[in-house]
Amino acid sequence: MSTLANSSNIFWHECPVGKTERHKLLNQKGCVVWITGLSGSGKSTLACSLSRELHSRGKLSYVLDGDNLRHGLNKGLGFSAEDRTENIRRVGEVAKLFADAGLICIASLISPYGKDRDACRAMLADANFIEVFMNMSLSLCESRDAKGLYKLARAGKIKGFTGIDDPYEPPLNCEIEIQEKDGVCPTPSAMAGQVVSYLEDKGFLQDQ
Ligand SMILES: Nc1ncnc2c1ncn2[C@@H]1O[C@H](COP(=O)(O)OS(=O)(=O)O)[C@@H](OP(=O)(O)O)[C@H]1O
Ligand SMILES: Nc1ncnc2c1ncn2[C@@H]1O[C@H](COP(=O)(O)OP(=O)(O)O)[C@@H](O)[C@H]1O
Repeated sequence: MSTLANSSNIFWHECPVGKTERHKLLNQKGCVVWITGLSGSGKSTLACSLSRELHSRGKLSYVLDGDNLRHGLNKGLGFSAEDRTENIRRVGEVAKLFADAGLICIASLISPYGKDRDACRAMLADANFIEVFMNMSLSLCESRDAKGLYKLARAGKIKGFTGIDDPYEPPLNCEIEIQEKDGVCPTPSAMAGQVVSYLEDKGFLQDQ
């Protein structure tokens, strides 16, 4: 019998301490803030600024950053469509656990494919998945080139780089869009403020 067949003999074990109790303890509601956008669009900057702002308000959050997770949980995954799908799936599952724990989980990954993001959305109650689109032009992202990767991609030294020779599918159904105006991007604290306002309006920053 294969290992896969054995995996059907597993059962869900319910724990007596539930989500509502955790929410009460933390005075907040768990959710996933999923930040998607091109490399250099400001995903990590927003994630950190948002986490800092929430912390200063006494709210517990945790950042799952694509780049960082590729050093551990997702070590060994590359950038083929299949590997990106598996990367997003794993982070979606981890983010779901953090949200269930009562945290405001901030996931920042390029997550270029709509179907992969939608699969993560489907793991949670719809309202608990807040998709934030960093709607920055390729030219702005490329001009930043903080890690020199666009330069390498343009020179053909990195193949399959998102936005250059690999696709990015903009969200069709995002909750929040962060946009540049006339080539100018909002400050990190203004971007974080936009997300905090949304979380506040939707009642995530209190337990009921
Ligand atoms: N081919 C290619 N395409 C895109 N990005 C690349 C590539 N190779 C390396 N990098 C670096 O990996 C970071 C993106 O990792 P993610 O896990 O967020 O990517 S994905 O969601 O699986 O598409 C990305 O980080 P960010 O710049 O923070 O987005 C890059 O630093
Ligand atoms: N709102 C912003 N205003 C000014 N510079 C920014 C802003 N957001 C990001 N940056 C800068 O752009 C570069 C890329 O940002 P980063 O957050 O690393 O993007 P990503 O995580 O999407 O790759 C960094 O040097 C960062 O300091």
